[in-house]
Amino acid sequence: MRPVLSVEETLRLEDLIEKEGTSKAALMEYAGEFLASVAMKAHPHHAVVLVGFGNNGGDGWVAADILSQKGVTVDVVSPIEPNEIKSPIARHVARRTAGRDVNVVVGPSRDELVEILAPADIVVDAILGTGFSGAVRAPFSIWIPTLNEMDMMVVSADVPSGLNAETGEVEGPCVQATYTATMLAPKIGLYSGEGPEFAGDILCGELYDRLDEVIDDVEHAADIVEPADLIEYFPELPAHVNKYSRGSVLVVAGSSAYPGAAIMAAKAAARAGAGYVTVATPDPCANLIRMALPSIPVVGIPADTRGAFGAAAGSAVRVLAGKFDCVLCGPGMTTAAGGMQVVTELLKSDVPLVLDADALNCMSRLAIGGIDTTPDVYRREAPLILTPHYRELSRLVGGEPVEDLGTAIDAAQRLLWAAGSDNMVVVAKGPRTAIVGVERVLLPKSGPASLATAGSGDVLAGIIAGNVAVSHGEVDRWEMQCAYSVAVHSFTGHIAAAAMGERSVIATDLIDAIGDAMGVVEEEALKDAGIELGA
Ligand SMILES: NC(=O)C1=CN([C@@H]2O[C@H](COP(=O)(O)OP(=O)(O)OC[C@H]3O[C@@H](n4cnc5c(N)ncnc54)[C@H](OP(=O)(O)O)[C@@H]3O)[C@@H](O)[C@H]2O)[C@@H](O)CC1
Ligand SMILES: Nc1ncnc2c1ncn2[C@@H]1O[C@H](COP(=O)(O)OP(=O)(O)O)[C@@H](O)[C@H]1O
Ligand SMILES: [K+]
Repeated sequence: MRPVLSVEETLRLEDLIEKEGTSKAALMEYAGEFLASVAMKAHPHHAVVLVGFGNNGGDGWVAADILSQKGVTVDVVSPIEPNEIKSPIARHVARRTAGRDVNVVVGPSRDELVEILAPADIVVDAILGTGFSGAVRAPFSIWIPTLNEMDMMVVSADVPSGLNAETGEVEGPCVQATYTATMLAPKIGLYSGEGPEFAGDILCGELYDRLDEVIDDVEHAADIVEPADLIEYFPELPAHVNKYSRGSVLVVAGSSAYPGAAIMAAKAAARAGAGYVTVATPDPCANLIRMALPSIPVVGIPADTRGAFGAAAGSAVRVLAGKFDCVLCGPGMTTAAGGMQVVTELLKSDVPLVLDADALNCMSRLAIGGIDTTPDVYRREAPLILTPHYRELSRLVGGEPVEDLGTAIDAAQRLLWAAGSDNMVVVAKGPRTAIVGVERVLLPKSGPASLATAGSGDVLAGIIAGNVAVSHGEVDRWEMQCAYSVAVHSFTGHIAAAAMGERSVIATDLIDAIGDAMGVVEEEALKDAGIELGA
């Protein structure tokens, strides 16, 4: 697991490290060394280092000095003279570097900057870091577009300049980095909002040799799930299993309008490894689903006049639910009155429950006014996994905007805290999906944009339900099992894109790739853990 920090958490960590005897000035030296080492990977002959007014600039001044000592021709471009820099530690390293073998240019015009950049084979961007917010002001508002237009190899210090390290927002120009050399721990803004578009490859410099001992003394905005972390979470398939002991899933889904959602979710649960999957669906679409899924039993449930769950559906579904290891409810169900009753009844049951799609929309209707006014809606003894995309999540918290990873994590945490339940997990789905539990936020591997296709969420919900059923109710493992499921779903996106072309992927392609995707996740995990396949 690799921690990701907010700006405040980073500042707290710096203070802690200082208390342990390593000053911020020393950290700046290490940050500069790391930055130079990343730049050196490109074997440059000529580097331009763009520095700002603050400590991010300080990192750049140190890197410039080190690069020149390694024989690289270095130009440092600064908005002010080293003596005028306000931060004492940045001023110190700037004056030191300026007295050495680098060429310092202060306040160039746009044309002069173009001339300075043109002969360089790498640019170090140390203009703005965690102290930046808002829209970039002059002269950087001129420097940054000039740099981006020249399409050069760029290493950004800590974060690309112009990116808000906390939110991932970009309000004006922002450096398009090839690499981001981030210090101590990646900042959450690199993964949120527009962060992924600007950061390039993210490399982290630990800077402090006892980082492992102190990093858990500050909170983590999130933890990146690395391949080896998943090693204990592969669904097992011992020789003595039978179809029931492999895990059973009831998929409560579909309507005459949306039978496909039930088909995809059920098939995905079976492909993910559940031994016995059953669909409970409104009577009028039961036959169609039976024809599409010959290997899966389909139970017809009383319907309303529009082919959605009817008035008697709630009690019928609840009786059925007790027989399964996991119930997935929601895909294609609509939010008609019968569906609302189904959700209400399932919440009262003691079976692990995954709520997706329309079941979540039913939840937001049940908790009118948002979670704060009716937190009891979410309270239940048995575990609850919610899988909302941003719009569904926004509805669940009463309409507050959810637009990026940061706001999604905040909204998911509000749901958890208001519900006050320690057996709830929110899988906040988006371009970067976060798994938000009571004690931690996990960032599993993210998939390609080809996952943004109708029905893709139904497939993920099926994969999650399949894995929950196979795990037989070990609640403390569920967050990681959701992380495993999201990783599998991400790889289905890659595999399907390779087979069909990234623009042509449809949700049913993802289902066919689940088996191979589980194989890839396992292979990567073993490789990351240093375990040789076949050994
Ligand atoms: N974390 C760590 O352990 C370590 C951190 N270190 C490094 O320190 C960095 C943080 O340094 P920092 O706090 O000095 O802030 P930084 O990013 O240089 O920006 C401040 C400057 O930006 C300016 N500015 C602000 N908004 C602006 C705007 N809209 N448009 C234009 N300008 C704007 C602001 O101007 P002011 O508002 O004061 O006029 C001020 O001058 C961090 O990212 C990392 O690289 C390492 O050295 C050591 C280990
Ligand atoms: N741009 C993207 N990059 C990667 N994954 C994405 C992107 N957009 C959406 N996804 C993923 O695709 C899935 C879409 O789910 P959802 O919106 O519920 O689809 P549906 O309701 O049509 O089934 C989620 O798992 C989400 O994380
Ligand atoms: K920067």
